[in-house]
Amino acid sequence: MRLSKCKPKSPSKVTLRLHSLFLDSPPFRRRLSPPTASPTTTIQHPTNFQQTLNSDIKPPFNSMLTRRFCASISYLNLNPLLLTKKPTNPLLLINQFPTSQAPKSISSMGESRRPAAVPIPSVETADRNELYRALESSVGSSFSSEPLAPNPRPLIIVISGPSGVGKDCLIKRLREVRESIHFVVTATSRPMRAGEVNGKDYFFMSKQEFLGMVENDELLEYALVYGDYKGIPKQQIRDYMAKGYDIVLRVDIQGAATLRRILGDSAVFVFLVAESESELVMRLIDRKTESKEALLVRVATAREELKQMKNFDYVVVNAEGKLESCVKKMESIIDAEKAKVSQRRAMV
Ligand SMILES: Nc1ncnc2c1ncn2[C@@H]1O[C@H](COP(=O)(O)OP(=O)(O)OP(=O)(O)O)[C@@H](O)[C@H]1O
Repeated sequence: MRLSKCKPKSPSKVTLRLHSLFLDSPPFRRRLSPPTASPTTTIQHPTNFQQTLNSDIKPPFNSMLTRRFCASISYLNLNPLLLTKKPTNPLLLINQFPTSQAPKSISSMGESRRPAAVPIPSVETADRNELYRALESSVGSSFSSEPLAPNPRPLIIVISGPSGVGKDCLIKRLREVRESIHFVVTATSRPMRAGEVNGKDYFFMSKQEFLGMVENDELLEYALVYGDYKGIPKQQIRDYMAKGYDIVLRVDIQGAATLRRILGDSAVFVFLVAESESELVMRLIDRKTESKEALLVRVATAREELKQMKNFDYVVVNAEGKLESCVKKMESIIDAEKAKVSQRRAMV
């Protein structure tokens, strides 16, 4: 009968103990034993008995419950039961014995009902393959060669940091050492400069075309920078993620804040810093790309930007002359992210 038809003495909760399990269909008529432990589970009564067993009884028993089997089960606060499941019937059928006849455990069932146990050979003397097969037959199913770890998902990595800290240098090197990275080419309404290549440095377009992309929601994020629009095309990210690439986005601190609002925790946010403020200023001076006014703006802005570090997932130091170790740190972050049990699921 079904569990719902049983009459437990306890009004609502029933504790079950699984003593041992049998495959009950020839040619597999054998005992799956010995159990490593006697799993016990408490269920509400009446309840979906199979669901409770499948979720509460731990491997190796739970995988066996999908097969046709007999199990010796006792209600700790009721009376012992014999369980049978037919492969075509999703419901577990429970035969309730009168208490006087009920088996307390498998040992109290007649010897004639007990299928032959599979002997596991001695680990000292047995052949490796023999032992493997015996273990396989004892747990009741073949050992799978499928990978145990899930396939890592492509990442979206947002790299940001104060001006002159070395973002471009880091990304350039990272792309050299790691082929599976796609650096997103930004769309811009700025006119192309001499030496620049369309599709490599930027996707150059008119203001009208750019605003058309905004209208059609084709940009993940965009900003007006010194009178020119710059934005991140969504389709490019989708295309490369579909091919398994990790996506690297290089944005200023404000852009990172916007992306955090859009992507939340689905992307990895890395804050790049120099080892000290004075080193950062020296690096900007040495680059010789800024006027003295622009230099002043950049160093003042950098001070403010450093306060935003707390909104990032990782901070990476790009110390003077140590670009390689900075690249290695970035690689470690990517590797660690890919080894996470619960991986980020970036969607754009
Ligand atoms: N580890 C390092 N040691 C010494 N110099 C470095 C290091 N990393 C980068 N640089 C130098 O610092 C300068 C700034 O680097 P880069 O242009 O990559 O910075 P950035 O963060 O992209 O700047 P911006 O945001 O202004 O574009 C460059 O001259 C670069 O060669």
